[in-house]
Amino acid sequence: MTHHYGSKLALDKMSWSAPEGAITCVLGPNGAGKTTIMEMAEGLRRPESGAVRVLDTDPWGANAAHRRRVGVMLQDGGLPGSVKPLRLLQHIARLYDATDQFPALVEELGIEEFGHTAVRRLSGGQRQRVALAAALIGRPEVVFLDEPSAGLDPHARLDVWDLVRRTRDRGCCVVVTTHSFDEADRLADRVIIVAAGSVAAEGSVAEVSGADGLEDSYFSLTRAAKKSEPRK
Ligand SMILES: Nc1ncnc2c1ncn2[C@@H]1O[C@H](COP(=O)(O)OP(=O)(O)OP(=O)(O)O)[C@@H](O)[C@H]1O
Repeated sequence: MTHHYGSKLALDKMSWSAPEGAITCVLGPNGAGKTTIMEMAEGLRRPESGAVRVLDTDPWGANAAHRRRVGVMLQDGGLPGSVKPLRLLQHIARLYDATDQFPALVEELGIEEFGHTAVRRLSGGQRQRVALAAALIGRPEVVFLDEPSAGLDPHARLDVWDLVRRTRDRGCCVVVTTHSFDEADRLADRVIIVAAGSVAAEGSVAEVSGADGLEDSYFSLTRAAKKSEPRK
């Protein structure tokens, strides 16, 4: 896909795929195009040229039947501030006809302890957990998670990783954007490094890491892309 914002080239023929039953981690510097491409895959933004397919469907204008198969956790949560987490998750579970899954998710993510506090009064990490639960209700076949463990304490991060792995193990296609090498190393089956609107590397963690490790490989790939800027 290619996409401009005004004269700014945000995506420069970016192309990648994410298989089912695997966790694909997308890494890249600020401004590399990660959010733009996620929004396109979620059906929130339409590419200027090129095509995106999720479950063989163009997400732009996709119907309710498609959307219920896809879970989304946005970076800023996208949660209503005045609602209490348990009420919100109950509401979403009813929309998906999935009230049976709701107690397990609440327990796994430790939401009960702050379940009756309005979302706007929660800490960043607590909000992340509610947003993740909301994305996973309804057992989606594909989930897009934008920095799911950002701001979480170490225990909560492990719980989130376990839950993400279990989601993969039931066959889901999981796409995670992250700035954490640790997260990518521990979670990813596949890694995609994006830089300056293009894919700089794609493959298994071992393939992308090479002999130098993921962090070094990331720095050399993203530095090379930075040198070839400015782009129009
Ligand atoms: N609505 C917009 N209007 C103008 N420029 C935009 C807009 N959204 C994104 N951009 C620009 O497009 C480029 C890609 O942005 P994008 O948000 O996709 O990057 P990102 O990889 O998600 O960054 P981050 O890691 O900071 O979340 C950046 O240069 C950004 O400034």
